[in-house]
Amino acid sequence: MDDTVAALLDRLKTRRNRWNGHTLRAEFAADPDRFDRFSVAFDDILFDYSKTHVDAETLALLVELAEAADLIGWRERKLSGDAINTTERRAVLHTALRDRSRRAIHLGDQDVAADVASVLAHMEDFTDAVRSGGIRGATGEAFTDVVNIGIGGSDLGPRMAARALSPYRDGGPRVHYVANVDGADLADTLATLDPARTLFLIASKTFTTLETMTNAASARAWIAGQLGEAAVPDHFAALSTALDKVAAFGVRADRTFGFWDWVGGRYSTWSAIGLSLALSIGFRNFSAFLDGAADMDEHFQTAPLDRNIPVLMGMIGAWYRDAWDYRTLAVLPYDQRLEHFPAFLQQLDMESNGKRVTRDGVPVSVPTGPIVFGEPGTNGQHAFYQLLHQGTDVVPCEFLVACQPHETLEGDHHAKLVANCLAQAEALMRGRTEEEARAQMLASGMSATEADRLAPHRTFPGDRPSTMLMYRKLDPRTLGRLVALYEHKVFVQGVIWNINSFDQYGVELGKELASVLLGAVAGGEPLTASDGSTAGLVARYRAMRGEA
Ligand SMILES: O=P(O)(O)OC[C@H]1O[C@H](O)[C@H](O)[C@@H](O)[C@@H]1O
Repeated sequence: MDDTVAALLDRLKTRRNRWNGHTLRAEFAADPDRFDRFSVAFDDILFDYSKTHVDAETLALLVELAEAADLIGWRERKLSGDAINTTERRAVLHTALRDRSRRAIHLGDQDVAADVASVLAHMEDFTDAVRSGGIRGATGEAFTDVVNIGIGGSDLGPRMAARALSPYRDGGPRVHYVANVDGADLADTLATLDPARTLFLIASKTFTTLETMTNAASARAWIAGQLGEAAVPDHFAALSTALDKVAAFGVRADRTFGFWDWVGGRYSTWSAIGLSLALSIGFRNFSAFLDGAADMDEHFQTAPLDRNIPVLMGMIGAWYRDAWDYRTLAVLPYDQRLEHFPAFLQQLDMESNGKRVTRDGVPVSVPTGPIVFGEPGTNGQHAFYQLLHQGTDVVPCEFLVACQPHETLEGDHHAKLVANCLAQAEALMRGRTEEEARAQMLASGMSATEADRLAPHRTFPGDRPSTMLMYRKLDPRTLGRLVALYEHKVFVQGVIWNINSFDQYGVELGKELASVLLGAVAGGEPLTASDGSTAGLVARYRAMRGEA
């Protein structure tokens, strides 16, 4: 880490001392303008960070830190197609997938904008034809169901977005997502489907992933078994960078949608990997989703650092991770259709920034990515919020909430949802002192002895930070903005920590060992290099199956 960056991180750690014996609650009481000073709006999205331990001086230090880490330079190098994924020697150009200005980028012989436009045009034609019944299954029936077979980045993004944007389906096919190699995933999905009306999309950047290839082979066998081998080409499409492997599987060229090695798996929803989403909501809505991301790219590119939402989110996260040593991050969408958003963000954030060496391969000197988890509110309130309010670890929280629902139900669902969201953020910040807890119990008629006994249990330490993203409505454009916002946030943090956010070697060791173990698990081959525990478990497994 650069000396200036390290010195700034030290200054931020010292700055934290300002909060010893001082609280956000006191800060709000002393400063009626705190909300205005520490919130920023970008069109329909408001980012409120006034309930974090940021003040003017800290903000200035965070901006200085971003500048010292050369965030502006890295942002430009990324957009220009420099190979900033240094370990894999690849460019990181997912922004080009949604760049309506078609900024000219050439990688060797490749005209990136032209290639993107060509695949998008193919996706549009295919989407329109499937949705209108112009493209049908082998028996002449229109497709009513689409099954995306993929995992990780080839699953989480489109799965999250299709669920988030389900009100925009407008007669489009139902979409299903099968990821797990556990046969339960595919079998349970197939049980609901009519093969004659089902289209499978095999989504895999590499077209080698064990789970996806296993599920694809079984789905292929299912179609061949139900409709005959000749029906297979009519019921499969593929989304991949590995066109030769797609052809070998038997998918027709006109059903193959390509992308490129400069699109990371967890950044690929905007590419051909988004085809299931486009089929679900139609191409016009898919385009609005891309446009929303482009809006956020422009904001990230042009807004001053102290008014730049992804920069602020990234810097505040780094401040809590490094100066406060907070190890986790809860993402709490008060928006049921964002139920897959935390899982999507787990891959985006933890696969990107769960790194222990710098770009130069030396151990990092500060903690990097947090453990991300979350659930939609209000559900989580009835499960793990106890720990958020009274546990011994402080968990910074990111709330998300829409101002307008899609539903027009009787009753006040949305007002209750929003009231709960705001109340949780307020409760985390405000807390309740022991005296307040005792006074409340006495006021309710409780005896002094009982109030004394319960007061410690009913005390909330408070001063627990959260941010709020409040947006007009979860429509395609806004979802595009939100997803791109988080992508940039993760990028900002990677720059601060001087790590490569774009590789994922950490997923490989387990995959390698699984392939070694498969022979022993499935076929009783001798285990040569396993530890005693693993060998014992394999033996037990085989014994339980009567195969020992
Ligand atoms: O799209 P695929 O090549 O099938 O890869 C699917 C996923 O598997 C890998 O293990 C990586 O960890 C993910 O980043 C990737 O998204």
